[in-house]
Amino acid sequence: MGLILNDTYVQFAFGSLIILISFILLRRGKHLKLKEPPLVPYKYPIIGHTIDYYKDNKNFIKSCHKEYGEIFSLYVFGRVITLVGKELSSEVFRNHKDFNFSEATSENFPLNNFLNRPQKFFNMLPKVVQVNLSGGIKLYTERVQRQLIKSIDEMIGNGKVLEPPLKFFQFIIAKPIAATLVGEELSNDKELVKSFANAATDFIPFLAVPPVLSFIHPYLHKQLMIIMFKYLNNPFKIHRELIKKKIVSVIEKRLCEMKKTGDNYISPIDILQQYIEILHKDYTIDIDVITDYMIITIFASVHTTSNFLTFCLYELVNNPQYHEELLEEQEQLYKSNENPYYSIEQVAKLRKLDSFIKETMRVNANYVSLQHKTLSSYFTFSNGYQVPKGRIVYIRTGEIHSDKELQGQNADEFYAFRYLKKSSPVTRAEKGFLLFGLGKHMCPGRQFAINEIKVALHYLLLNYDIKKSNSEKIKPKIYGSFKFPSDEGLIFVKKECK
Ligand code: HEM
Repeated sequence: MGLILNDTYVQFAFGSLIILISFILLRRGKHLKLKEPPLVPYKYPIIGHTIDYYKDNKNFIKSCHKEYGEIFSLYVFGRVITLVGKELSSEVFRNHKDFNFSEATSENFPLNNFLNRPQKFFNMLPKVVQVNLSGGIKLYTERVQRQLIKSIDEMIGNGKVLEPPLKFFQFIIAKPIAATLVGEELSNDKELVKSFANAATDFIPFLAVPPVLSFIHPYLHKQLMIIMFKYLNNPFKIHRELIKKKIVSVIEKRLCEMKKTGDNYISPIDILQQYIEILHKDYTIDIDVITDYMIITIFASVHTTSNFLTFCLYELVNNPQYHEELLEEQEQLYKSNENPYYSIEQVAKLRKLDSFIKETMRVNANYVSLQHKTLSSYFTFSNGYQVPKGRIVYIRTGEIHSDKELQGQNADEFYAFRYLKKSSPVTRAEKGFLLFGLGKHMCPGRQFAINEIKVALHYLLLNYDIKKSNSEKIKPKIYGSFKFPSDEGLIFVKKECK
């Protein structure tokens, strides 16, 4: 009886709490009278546009755009979201004090809460990546090639069917990233590289929980994720502990050397050393803080890079008409090289490969992405429409990436050398290519990522005939507005030794 009573009380208290929170949150933002973008009408209260948005995102968004124009709002999973296209997207990127990407991302993926850190914990990362990783790319070029060759050899060797390929490419990409982040010695530790490869994807079960509570209020779903993360058995915690255990002795040894040798200390070249130098006080450091910086750097780098390397290989087997020309470019570089590894300038000469990667990214971008949270009390777009504080504004990336005015008449086709004549490398900031965002917060790791993808494709093209098992085009997996590489196997046949 006591138990039933307790249960009833708990349910009552929880229910009241939900109503109270929803009431408070719904009331907020109702004080301002704004000229909001048109809210597309919907049939079912509470559910709003959720089903249409997830069932056939591409066509649903297309039809809304056709009917309501450049800016409109939808009601999805309990909240109003606003979507902009090619005319207004640059206003979102340009006004970085009014809109913020990481604040919006943390609503669906609260990594800061998972790690128990304030949101501003992440502020240091972009500069470290910009200055030390992309800025210092020359220092890492040789190391990345050495480790990539080793990991390709380990994972594919004399030939193999990779199924699903992404799992293999996560490992292939994780090893050179580990060599760059924590040094080459640690990148030989298979256990550590495994954690680098899997730390981000092991979050997927948490992200895949249907956000049913969001129908009451998105805040409740976020809290549920945080509670699940904290109290459920969670592989991510195992990766974090392992990474911490592996780097702690290296950090202690380096701090001891730094103290002993003072100005004569020769700093090892890796990102771990940068974090040590920024964070240590009198040669002591909070190991948990540096572990979490390492974790967020891994999160930003490994999955994104391996995902697009996988997309590139699917586009390669889907478009065999480009094989010969691409291979020719790789062979030319290979034959002209007198050193064991290429310089960054030599890699930059792979212009056909660069264009191929950019085209792959163009056609495989999510339909809707780059969510930005409105930070100011409201924002007025140049066409007069206004959005209130807290509103998440999304960019219709797919539409921009297939816009005929921006991409040319054959925008619906895969044309590998689209960017060759335009002299428009994949890392360049431009309105019609948003894979890395735009403006102040544009991805600072893009030079590093593209260099790694390019070098990986170069070695794969030189050493393997890459095929698919049937003649059908392999399509990406689509969930709502997101595109993921297919799971279909790719066949790697080792070429005769040169
Ligand atoms: C193909 C691989 C990658 C893709 C597609 C990608 C994409 C993106 C995108 C779309 C953003 C948001 C930009 C915006 O707010 O406008 C971003 C931000 C960021 N990326 Fe990347 N990224 C990749 C690789 C990397 C790598 C290798 C690193 C290195 C650690 C990295 C570090 C970061 C950081 C630190 C930010 C936050 C920038 C800021 O808030 O100022 N990314 N990335």
